[in-house]
This record gives sequence, structure tokens and C-alpha cells, in this order.
Amino acid sequence: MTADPKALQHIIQKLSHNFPKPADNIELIRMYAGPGIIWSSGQVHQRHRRVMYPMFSAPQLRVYLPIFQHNVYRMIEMWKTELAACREGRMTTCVYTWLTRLALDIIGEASFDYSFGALNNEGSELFSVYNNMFIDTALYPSKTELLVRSTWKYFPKSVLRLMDFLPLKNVRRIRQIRKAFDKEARKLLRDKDEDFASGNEVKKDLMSLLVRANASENPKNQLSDAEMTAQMGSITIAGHDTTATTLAWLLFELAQSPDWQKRLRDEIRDMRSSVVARGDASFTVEDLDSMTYCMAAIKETLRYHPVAPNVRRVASKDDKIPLQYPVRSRTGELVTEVPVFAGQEMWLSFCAYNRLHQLWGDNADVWDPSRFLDDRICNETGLGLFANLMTFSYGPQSCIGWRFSVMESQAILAEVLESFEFRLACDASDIQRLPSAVMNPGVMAPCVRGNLSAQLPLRVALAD
Ligand code: HEM
Repeated sequence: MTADPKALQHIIQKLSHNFPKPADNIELIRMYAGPGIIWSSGQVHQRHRRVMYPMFSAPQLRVYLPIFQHNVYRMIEMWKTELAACREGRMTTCVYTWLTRLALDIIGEASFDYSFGALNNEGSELFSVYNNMFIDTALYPSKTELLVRSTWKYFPKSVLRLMDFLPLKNVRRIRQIRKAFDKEARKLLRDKDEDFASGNEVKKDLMSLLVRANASENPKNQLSDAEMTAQMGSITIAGHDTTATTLAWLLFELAQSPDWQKRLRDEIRDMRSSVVARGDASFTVEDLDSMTYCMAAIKETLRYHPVAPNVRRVASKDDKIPLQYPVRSRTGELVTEVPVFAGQEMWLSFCAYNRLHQLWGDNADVWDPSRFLDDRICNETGLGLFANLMTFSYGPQSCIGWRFSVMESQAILAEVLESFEFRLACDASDIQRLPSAVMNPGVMAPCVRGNLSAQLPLRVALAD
């Protein structure tokens, strides 16, 4: 395992072609989502990335701000209705569940012009299959499942392919999810292909743009039908729980830090006054970007609670990994590079990188957004896609949706915090991290001590 900046850069960026994802990791992704962008590697991955990248560019993402906003307004109205029925004017609710449903509706509408119906609990068929999938497939494994899981990395690729057919409860559940995604995605693609072919106005969702971008690609670089279909599961799985979980941790931190909560709310309300004064109804991208306290709190939460704390890679040939911070061996020798051999697996620890004292200072183990307001951060490594963080990974297989996620977080935070006040519903130390399985080795969702399911109960009231 490493968190050393130079080592991470070597493995994940400079020589990433020599350090692919391990075969069992790739196979698990294929089982969940099919042959989409997250599953692919090498030149196939370059093809996926090339076709998909423009859809996640900053100008393109502006189109989605109204989608983020109108979905969060729906959630706010539901909270207000529930609060109106509470005699004390305060309710304890699982904000994690709310946020995951909100993020699912957002990703459905923005990415596929598809309604999961998650927020109003009138879910589509796909929602009922997808709901709770990580709990069903990752938590509470049987003894046989545990045995398979701990040994399958030693199986050759040809055997791994047969995992799909194992008569195990979690494998059956994963198959059910992929089948449901395939069915919906095929239907959506057919409609979008027809729209495109008949010259109808192309909708603005990612999938419609993907159909158009793919059609105008050189035929040898085009994505196949199976690859196109697999993007629906890939984007939903990669983009839904990750953002929702980060936002849940942010509300948890704000619930413990009334001063920060007030500072952010004051900033949002000041901005709202300017929006009203200029005659607008909602925040623009520029408004959101200029809320520096909110942005600092989002960055700090991404640093402190990286939902994908580690990723795995395997060396395809012998190599020497350089170190930025040399270590002293037991014999007193200064080690500046570490040899690895072909087939050796490595864990790249983003959570440890995000807390390196050399980069983040002595209070790296404390949630403190003010580090992003002054010049305290040491920027010498230049790693990371956003705010020097490794949370979205780095290099050719880094997160393609990071801008989407940041803008979505800004939009949701601004609306929710303007209207509501959050307090802890239990002791902060009873909220723990629970690894679920979106990206092997797992998204760190909040849970309450002693209860093995993802949840974050908070006390919510209308803000003064
Ligand atoms: C807080 C939110 C998010 C976090 C922390 C996050 C983190 C990551 C990380 C660490 C990876 C690399 C995984 C690896 O190398 O094994 C990744 C890849 C990916 N993410 Fe995200 N992600 C987030 C949100 C999103 C969103 C909103 C979308 C889409 C709308 C998205 C789409 C993807 C895709 C498609 C990949 C695969 C990219 C490739 O292989 O080229 N992510 N993400």
C-alpha cells in the first residue's frame, strides 16, 4: 500500500499502462455494469474515454444545473411537508437515504432523461431492482460467498468469467441488476437512435449526446451496442452513491460544527439577496463558484471523507517505484525507491494521501475547511484533479464525472442549507464508516454503530 505522491503519480499517471486494475476487480465491474468505461482498459478504454469526455466538459455541465436545482426543490418541499406535521418543528430523518434518492433522480434525468422515481418513492422497475443493491450484494455475505470473495483474485481470467454463473445469492442479485440496466438502456438507446436518425432535436442528456458523438466518430473508434448499453449502469453506479455519500458526510460535519453551518448559511443568504436584487430566480454557476465558504467545506469533505478510500492496481512488469518521501529501512539505509515484481498487487491509498501531514499540515486529521481559504496547503506535488485531492483519482482512468459531482454538490448544499438547520441525532462517535462495494474495495458510507446498514440520521428543522 502506498500514499507517497511520487509513487502514486508513477503508478496511476506516468506509467499507468504498466499498472492496470487487477483482473478480479475488472471482472466485478463487468458483472455489475457490463463492458462500459469503468470496465475497459488499454486502447479500448481510450476509445470509451474519447467518446465520453466532451459530455463531462465544464460548458456542457452548465446545462445540468437546472436539473440539480429542480430535483433538490422537490426534496425541500417534501421535507417542509414532513416538518409541518411535526409538533416540535423538528424531525429526525435519515439524510443519507434522502440524498441517495435525490442523487439517483438527478443522475437519471441528467444522464439519460430517465425517471428513477426515487424521491417520491414511486420507483421505476429499475429503481426497485437497483435500490439497496450494495447492501444486498456486499454486506451480510454467506460463508461460501466470503470464501469465494477472498480467493477469487487467485483465479485465472478464464475462470473469473464463469463467476456470473455461480449459484450464490449475491451473484444472482448482481445479475438481476445488470439485466435490469441492460433492458432499460437498450430501450433508451433505441429511442435516442431514432430521435437522432429522424433529425429530431437532440435532447441534452448525456446519453443523447453520447449517441450523437458516437455516430460522428470514425467507425473503428465507435462504441459497440453492448458498450453503449453498459454506460448506463457504469455512470449510475459510479456517479450516484459517490456524490450522495460525500454530501451526507458534509451535513454530518456541519451538524457537529454550528459555527461553520452558520457561516455557510450566511454566505448563501447573502448571495440569495444579490440573486433576488438582480431579478433572477436561481443561483447561476458563477454564484455557486463565488461562495468560497461553501466551496471550502465541499473540498474539505472530499479530503476528509474520500468515499473511494483506496483503489487497487497490479504491476504488469518488474519495476522500481520512486518515493517522494524516502523511508529509512530497519538497517538504517535510506530507501528512495521500492522494487515491485510483475503480478504484485498494490493498494493506492487516497485516504492516506489526503491526510499526509507534509501536504495538509499538522491538523490533517481534523475536518477544517479554513485550510482551503488560506495558503496553508503545500502544492508541491500537483497531483489530483481537484483541489490537490486524490479523491477523484488521477491519470487516464481518473473520475470523468468530477465536475458534475462538484457542481451537483454546490447546488444541493446551497439550497438545503439555506432552508434547514442540521443537528446530530446521536453521539458523533456513533457514526462510523461502512465499506459498501461500488468500487472495489468500497465506498465509505455512514452507518450507526451496531447497525450494519448505510444510514445517517440527523435532526432537521427549518433554519431561522
Ligand atoms: C464524490 C463523488 C465522486 C467520487 C469521489 C468519485 C471517485 C472516482 C474514482 C476514485 C474513480 C477511479 C476509480 C479507479 O481508478 O478504480 C472514478 C472513476 C469514474 N467516475 Fe467518479 N467519482 C465521483 C462522482 C462521479 C460522478 C458524478 C460520475 C458521473 C456522472 C462519475 C463517473 C465516473 C466514471 C465513468 C469513472 C470511470 C472513469 C474511467 O475509467 O475512465 N463519478 N470516480
